[in-house]
Amino acid sequence: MNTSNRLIIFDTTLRDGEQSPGASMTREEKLRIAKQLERMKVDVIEAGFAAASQGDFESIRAIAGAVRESTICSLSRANDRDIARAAEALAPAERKRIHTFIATSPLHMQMKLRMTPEQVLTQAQNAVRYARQFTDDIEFSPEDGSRSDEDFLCRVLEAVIAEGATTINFPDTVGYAVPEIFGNTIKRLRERIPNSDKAIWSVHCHNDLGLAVANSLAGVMIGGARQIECTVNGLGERAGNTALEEVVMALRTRAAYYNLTVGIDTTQIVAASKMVSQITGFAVQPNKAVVGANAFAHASGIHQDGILKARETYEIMRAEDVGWTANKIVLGKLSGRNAFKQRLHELGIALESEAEVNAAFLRFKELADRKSEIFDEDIMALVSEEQQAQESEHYRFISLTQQSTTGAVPHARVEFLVGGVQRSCEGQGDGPVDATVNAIESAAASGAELVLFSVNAISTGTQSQGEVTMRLSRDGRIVNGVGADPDIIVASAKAYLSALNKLHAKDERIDPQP
Ligand SMILES: CC(=O)SCCNC(=O)CCNC(=O)[C@H](O)C(C)(C)COP(=O)(O)OP(=O)(O)OC[C@H]1O[C@@H](n2cnc3c(N)ncnc32)[C@H](O)[C@@H]1OP(=O)(O)O
Ligand SMILES: CC(C)C(=O)C(=O)O
Repeated sequence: MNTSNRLIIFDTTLRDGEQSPGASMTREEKLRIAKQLERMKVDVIEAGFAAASQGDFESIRAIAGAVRESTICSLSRANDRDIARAAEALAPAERKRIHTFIATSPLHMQMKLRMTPEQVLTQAQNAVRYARQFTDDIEFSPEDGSRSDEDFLCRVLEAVIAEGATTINFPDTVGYAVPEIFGNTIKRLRERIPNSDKAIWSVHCHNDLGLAVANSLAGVMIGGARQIECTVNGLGERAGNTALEEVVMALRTRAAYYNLTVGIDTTQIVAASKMVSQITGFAVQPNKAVVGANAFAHASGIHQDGILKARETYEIMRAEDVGWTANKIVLGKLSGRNAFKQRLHELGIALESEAEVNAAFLRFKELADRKSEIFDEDIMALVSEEQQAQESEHYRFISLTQQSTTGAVPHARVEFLVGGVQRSCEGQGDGPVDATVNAIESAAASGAELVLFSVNAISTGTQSQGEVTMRLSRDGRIVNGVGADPDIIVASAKAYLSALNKLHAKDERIDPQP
């Protein structure tokens, strides 16, 4: 099955990506990302781990009901309960895949699973056999594959293919692999396993040594894998996973060498990257390949001279091909609805209804009154704020007055709505943001701990909007709130209230009000 030159792109931003500490996403956020992945024409979306929580189950079910063009997948351990839960969550999907896994390395079997190799083999077979009752699209992963014994892998993988696994995913769970060894291991496994051609082989690499993309490509070129598992911005457990944008653009830019095709609409990459970054609060470093702000920027004279004469002198890809828009129309306070809608379209932002477009347009006009030029990042921030506001509006920012004078203790007064009732509160603190948060807490009394505070300028120049991420933790729950405004203290207040809204929404799900 590896003779085809079509490569399957399997995105696991919503599952492995969410395993990054602090990247937990709400159902609505996952749905927005899933729709963007569908627009980008990702072949398979791993939407979550249905047995992990009621919230994850509901997210997968919502995505399975809303996404039509991509296969929807849920991860499950190799046991009946997890598999049945995955099948139930995936039920509304047009195309569904159950991904079941069990560790095969001596270390994991002995120390973690406390099972003998024979027990693991039997459990893997049983899991695949059971999963086949629900769909004929079954993926199996031998977790910690790159540290597993090859003879044992041959036995397990041959057995699960015989039970009906249609994709064999070879994971480098701890990012230990190096390209040549990784690629050759997959090659040998495919040669040694008699029924290996009955499955599509896949790679799932982690970036602990910064080799995830290189290992994935070696798995494809040397090993003959035809599916790559990856995440937007390389989000994922520990140092992350193979970055979708990097692996896809490597295949495309060096097409003559790889001679493989992918179905991805690369012009949706930057929009996906910005959406994931905004929702998770994980900023993209400026020098990040493909999606970093500097990926197509040139500061030195010799380079600028070359670019002006012929772009190819210093650019191996075209910025437009990955979705960086060349701003031909400058949006500002005199722009109309049509130009605004066109820009939303270019940014891959599909608002559901005319009412949503109108609400976003109103916020755009408000912002344009305070800021002379509106950049794409501003629009993405305001649409994201609008969507967050619709998700839960228990707390809503109204206004802020803040005073800081050198040598004096900063003071803030914040007005906001709590369940529709206007509250006005004051606070002091070590700095203006601290004073603002203290003011809000004096009325909200959430008891949450602030575990991350980050500020990003979302466009260029001192008139840029500040985008603030506040991560709150309470009773083991972690949420991210994001707020944007040209005034970073206001952006901080909005981010804090947005995080409180998410905690409130989680409380409501557990203990709904009558
Ligand atoms: C490499 C990866 O990325 S794998 C995916 C990792 N992702 C996650 O773990 C996120 C979702 N996980 C969860 O929500 C929880 O861990 C759950 C719901 C799956 C399980 O929760 P709990 O029942 O409380 O178990 P807990 O997480 O403490 O321990 C895991 C158990 O599963 C067992 N287990 C681990 N992997 C597997 C597997 N692939 N198949 C079967 N059992 C497994 C462990 O041996 C352990 O069993 P034990 O309780 O008998 O010791
Ligand atoms: C479940 C498997 C594929 C995984 O995430 C890993 O091994 O890293």
